[in-house]
Amino acid sequence: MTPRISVLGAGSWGTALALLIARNGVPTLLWSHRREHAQTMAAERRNARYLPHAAFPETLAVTADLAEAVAAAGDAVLVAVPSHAFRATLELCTPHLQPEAGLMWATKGLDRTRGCLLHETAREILGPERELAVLSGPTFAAEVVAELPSAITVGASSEAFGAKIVSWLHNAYFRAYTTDDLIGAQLGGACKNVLAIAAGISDGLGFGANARAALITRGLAEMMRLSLALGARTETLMGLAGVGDLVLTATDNQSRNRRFGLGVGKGRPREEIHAEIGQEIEGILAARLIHELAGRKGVDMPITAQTYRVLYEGLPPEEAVRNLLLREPKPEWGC
Ligand SMILES: NC(=O)C1=CN([C@@H]2O[C@H](COP(=O)(O)OP(=O)(O)OC[C@H]3O[C@@H](n4cnc5c(N)ncnc54)[C@H](OP(=O)(O)O)[C@@H]3O)[C@@H](O)[C@H]2O)C=CC1
Ligand SMILES: O=C(CO)COP(=O)(O)O
Repeated sequence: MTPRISVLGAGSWGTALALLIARNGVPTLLWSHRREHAQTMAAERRNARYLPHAAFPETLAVTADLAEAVAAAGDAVLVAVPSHAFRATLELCTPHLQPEAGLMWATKGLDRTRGCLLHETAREILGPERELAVLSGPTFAAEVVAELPSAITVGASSEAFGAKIVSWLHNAYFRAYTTDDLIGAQLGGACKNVLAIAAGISDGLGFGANARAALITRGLAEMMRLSLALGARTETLMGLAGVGDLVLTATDNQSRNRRFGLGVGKGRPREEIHAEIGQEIEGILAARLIHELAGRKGVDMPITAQTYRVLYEGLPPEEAVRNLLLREPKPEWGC
């Protein structure tokens, strides 16, 4: 089997996407950075650590060799590592990429080193010609693997590349929409993780449904302010990658970011919450990077700022909420 697509990162989302594409009949190769994990997956034909109930189809192969995975991918490489590993993974990939292979990523976050968006990192490392695309939207891995209905936004550098990606992803339970707004698709996915932590904190403190709805709505307002300042379009943030993913992760306890916030709001030790979740919590790094980016761009993001202060400066969550509520009254829109 000659793989057409290689998925880099064998956590819950990389494995779920590899399964989706392979189940659609596209030969796919899944790379894990840990040799032992790759060997176990290859032997058991499933990813016991992250998605134990999903058997791998014949169209899905596994490797621990990054050069092999990248060189083998005739159509595209799909990066699904956490954002802190995105730049390093791309740098390792570059020498092995086939000339016509496009680069997709499903990572939600910013570049830890430069604080920039991931398409800027990809352009810097891969040059101006390479086809790029980001997958973003309300998609819990476990539900996609269980073949429950889901929809996603594909932000692609060209219509042709977007259409190819849709042909790999789309099926009766997974609907893929395209856009050329990579900035909006990425910022929706990065900002909502911070806002999901904030919503979790509010619920952990015992605040009610009113507070959660206010946080989601005003969180959307600040997500949109930042995104528009960086060149995104309103409709992207009003779509799956913005409001869709924000509602999903701020309200459902499958979200690791929300669960982390719940623990913080209840005053539990951070290490204990981390250990219990045992997976990536992207909103922690994103809270710092988005707070700094908003500062550089002069964009007001009060919920992100207070979440940053709770996570990085030891501000008690109750005080963060008071700070938000006691801000000067202002019109709902336009300031
Ligand atoms: N899970 C989901 O439902 C969704 C996740 N996402 C996004 O997908 C991205 C990946 O998250 P997700 O799969 O959920 O996270 P998980 O915590 O489930 O898995 C992360 C994976 O990345 C691996 N990893 C860690 N560091 C590196 C590295 N330096 N190089 C290569 N691999 C590394 C981990 O390996 P190890 O096992 O050794 O720790 C693990 O396999 C995140 O940006 C997330 O926001 C987007 C949509 C849905
Ligand atoms: O991005 C996700 C769903 O769209 C996953 O959210 P969490 O990382 O908060 O679990």
